[in-house]
Amino acid sequence: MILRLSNRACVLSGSARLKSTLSTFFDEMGKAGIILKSASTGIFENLALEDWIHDHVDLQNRSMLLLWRNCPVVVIGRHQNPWQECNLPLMRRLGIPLARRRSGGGTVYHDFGNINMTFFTSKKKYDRHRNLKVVTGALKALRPDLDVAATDRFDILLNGNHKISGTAAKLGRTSAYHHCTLLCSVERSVLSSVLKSNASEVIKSNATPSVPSPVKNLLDVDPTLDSNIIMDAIVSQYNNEFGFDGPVITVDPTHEALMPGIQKMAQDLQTWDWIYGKTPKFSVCTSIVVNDVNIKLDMVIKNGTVEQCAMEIPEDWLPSEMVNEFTSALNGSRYCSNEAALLVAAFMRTHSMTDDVAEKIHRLCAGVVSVM
Ligand SMILES: Nc1ncnc2c1ncn2[C@@H]1O[C@H](COP(=O)(O)OC(=O)CCCC[C@@H]2CCSS2)[C@@H](O)[C@H]1O
Repeated sequence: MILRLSNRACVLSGSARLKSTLSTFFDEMGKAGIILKSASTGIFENLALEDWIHDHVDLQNRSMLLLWRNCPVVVIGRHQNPWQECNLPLMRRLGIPLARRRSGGGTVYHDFGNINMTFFTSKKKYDRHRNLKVVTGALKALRPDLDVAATDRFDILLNGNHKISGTAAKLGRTSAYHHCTLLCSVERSVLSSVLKSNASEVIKSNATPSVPSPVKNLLDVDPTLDSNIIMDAIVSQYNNEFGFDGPVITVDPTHEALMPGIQKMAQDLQTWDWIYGKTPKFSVCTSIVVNDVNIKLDMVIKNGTVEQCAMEIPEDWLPSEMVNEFTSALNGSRYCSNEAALLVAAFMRTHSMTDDVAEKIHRLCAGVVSVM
């Protein structure tokens, strides 16, 4: 199964004949500590790799570190509301996808200038302080003058005031993982603009809120660093801290034969029902001004779907019968701009109305869609 083994690195690849899955391969290796690097930059493949390892690898007698990077993406926590956390219309324009991870915590932006690390252990050995010590120790080993320290909430701060790393975790019955980011050279203007919600003021919910902080890239303070040097330093520090001596194994998370079931795991993470539908119930309460008329809009959204919708519209502006039909058409639909647009198009086709009324319905819809 090992295709290439050079010094301290090896690559697991699909073209080799497989005798075992990744978990039995690790059992045969017999190492207490294993370091993996993902060959993918796709968020859904990488989150699926985490899930697969968590569910299938024996972590009772072994610890693992997975290093990975992604193309631009916004990653929300398990119990968050994406409409409250990020600017979805802007992300659609920029072609930046949204992912929901299985761990809790807040929303972060990833691109190739951000390193992710996942520390897998048994639940007993789960120790976020020690893992973050690996990261700060690696940075200090590279540049002794860097002022980097972990906080009580498991962020890592640079110079005591700028966040360079955020943490989240998933604790299973017997195994656990702690994953964290490290800002090396991300596009900071993109990070701040996509993490600014266009709808947070009109949403009420009990979803986990993010804790925004000023952020900095490590390369802004030391341009001689780069992500590969930093990843190498983290590998050495992990081996030193835990007394391991494993090579770095590159693994391709699309490799179904090596990790049976992993493709389904990646597909599940990409469904609308997981990304948006898992949002805790919330309400939207806003006013839209159309032709100087103030329209009050109230919606309750459950499982990402409009459960209740009410509009207060003056009778002389739009007949209440039309308003009722329009709001009932929205009921039961996904809280999603594409679906709302399709729904309005169908509504227009199936209801006869004057041009004036059609224009008003269009504007009403634009107002509703602007908060989606
Ligand atoms: N990439 C990255 N790294 C560090 N901090 C970030 C990043 N992106 C945004 N932020 C800042 O953190 C807050 C949110 O902080 P908050 O503390 O609310 O959330 C987190 O830190 C979650 C970290 C999740 C790590 C996982 C590891 C693998 S998949 S994602 C945000 O508003 C920004 O100010």
